[in-house]
Amino acid sequence: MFAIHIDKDDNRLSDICQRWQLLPTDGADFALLFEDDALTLKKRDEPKLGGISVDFVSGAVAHRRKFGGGRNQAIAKAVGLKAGANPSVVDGTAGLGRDAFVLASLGCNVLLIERHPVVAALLEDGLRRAYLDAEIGPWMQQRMQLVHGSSLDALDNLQHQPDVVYLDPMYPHRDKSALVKKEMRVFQSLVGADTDADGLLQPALKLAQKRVVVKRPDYAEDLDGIKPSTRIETKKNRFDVYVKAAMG
Ligand SMILES: C[S@@+](CC[C@H](N)C(=O)[O-])C[C@H]1O[C@@H](n2cnc3c(N)ncnc32)[C@H](O)[C@@H]1O
Repeated sequence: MFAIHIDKDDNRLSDICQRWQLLPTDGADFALLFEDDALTLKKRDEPKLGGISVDFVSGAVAHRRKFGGGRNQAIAKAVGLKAGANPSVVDGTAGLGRDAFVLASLGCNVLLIERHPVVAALLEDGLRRAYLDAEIGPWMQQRMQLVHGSSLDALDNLQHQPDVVYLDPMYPHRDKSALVKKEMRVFQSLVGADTDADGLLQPALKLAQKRVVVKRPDYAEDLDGIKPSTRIETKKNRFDVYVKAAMG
């Protein structure tokens, strides 16, 4: 069980601990609290880093939805979005759901799989608020669903085969200080490096009907040492695309 500091008088937080099997612990490294109805994570020994919550309705991801370049974005090309083609996606490393949200806002149905209970709790809370929003709620309810579990097992046990499996495991960061945004530092210290990520490629390749897309920092080696069919480069990242079949 993951230890978390909460205000035990707040029933919403006690319920969240029960639901996600978190262990309420005074003085734990991380705290969960509600800020403006948003479940928020804080690193207690670094209060200046600010909190993390998932907000699809306003803020950075909402801005990107409106002004972020739509289907011309590298991630959209990598996944194979074309006029009239909205591939179904399993995001096997959901994190804070940002990439999944970009794809869903462009029309894809996305199943998000996240194994870390605190990240899953933040994500579910972000989805809860987004589902209630008058503008994005209706299509969010249809297109974004969360599953809690490890993709190392879940990819083998899914009932449906998506067109695309998308993977963005946490890569050990070279730069610990200035360049990593404050918010990302809290997230990284919670989740750590996903050192077992190589094991995701084969189940992903088995499950996807059309392709597997792996997001990597530009300096990272190929996932599981396997060379992709093609790469789409951005400023700091690249999308490695393993093609199984044409998008059609
Ligand atoms: C770099 S983050 C993903 C960020 C995400 N693409 C976004 O846009 O917000 C990686 C996430 O994958 C999760 N993860 C890593 N391995 C996993 C696995 N085998 N099953 C499920 N989740 C996993 C980690 O807990 C972490 O939250």
